[in-house]
Amino acid sequence: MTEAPPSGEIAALSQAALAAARLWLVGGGKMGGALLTGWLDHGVVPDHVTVIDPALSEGLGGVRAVAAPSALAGEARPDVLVLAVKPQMMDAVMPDYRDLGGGGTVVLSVAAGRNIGGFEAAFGDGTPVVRAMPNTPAAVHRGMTVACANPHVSDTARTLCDALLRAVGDLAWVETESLMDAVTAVSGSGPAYVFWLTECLATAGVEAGLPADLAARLARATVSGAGALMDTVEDEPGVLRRNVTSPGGTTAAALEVLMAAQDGLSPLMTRAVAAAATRSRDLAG
Ligand SMILES: NC(=O)C1=CN([C@@H]2O[C@H](COP(=O)(O)OP(=O)(O)OC[C@H]3O[C@@H](n4cnc5c(N)ncnc54)[C@H](O)[C@@H]3O)[C@@H](O)[C@H]2O)C=CC1
Ligand SMILES: O=C(O)[C@@H]1CCC=N1
Repeated sequence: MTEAPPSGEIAALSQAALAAARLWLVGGGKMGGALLTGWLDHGVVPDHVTVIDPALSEGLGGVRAVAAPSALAGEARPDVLVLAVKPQMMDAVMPDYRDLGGGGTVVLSVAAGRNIGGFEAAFGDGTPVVRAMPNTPAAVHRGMTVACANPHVSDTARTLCDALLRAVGDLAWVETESLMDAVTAVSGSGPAYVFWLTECLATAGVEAGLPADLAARLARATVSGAGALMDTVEDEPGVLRRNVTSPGGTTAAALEVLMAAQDGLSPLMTRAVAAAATRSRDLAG
């Protein structure tokens, strides 16, 4: 095993990789757009990026957009082909990019469910593939991404993908691809659960007698404030929860409901995450 370079050196390598990277982004929707914002903020050169999306006619974030890959005929192949279309679109989209397979271009997918074997089959033997699962807080550089690479991804390609994904937040690599379904269910979809919690808290506030606008404001500020606290201090979430919970007080009364063994939040969350993971496996195609 070679000795790892010092962290400053890694940062310099990443920065150089981002500045040199040539990217095609297929799908400039919510996730693709969030990734693009992060990349441009972290040193990717706008002229080095092309977005391919039939819904975009005027470019995206100062980057050129084309409706279809036919507009790119004769152009140099990108270092990374980022696939950010809906999983159900993937089979229709991949054949248009088949020529980029076989090496030289890394296929980086953020699609839920779609597995590495499917990309290898579509792009051909030897194609470097990274399957990643980001989440929408990437739009404000607070994303959590988990990624898994096939053996054809070189160290250089991995450094570039690492830098691209880290540009929008935190990143973890896993070696076991089957973990990606549970990852998708926890962090990929997870922001939606938190937003729903916020909506439910506001509704409950109205039921408890608050005006709707005040209830919505309290719920939003409470969830984002709790998130910021969790992010700032080192205490585990359980410690932070206990810090709010006075013995015999109001929080304890609420937690007794939320922690009920049969119909409390924990079994409900377990079922929700299991449903999302099952759906991720179903989307494999
Ligand atoms: N939204 C989220 O929270 C997350 C989404 N993802 C994944 O990201 C992918 C995209 O999801 P969203 O951005 O939410 O969807 P979206 O609907 O916002 O974006 C998809 C984009 O693909 C474009 N598109 C459709 N057909 C195309 C084609 N033939 N060629 C190029 N572009 C085409 C659409 O015009 C649209 O702009 C999905 O595979 C999803 O699983 C992953 C993590 C989180
Ligand atoms: O709902 C979905 O399928 C995508 C993947 C994770 C978040 N959104």
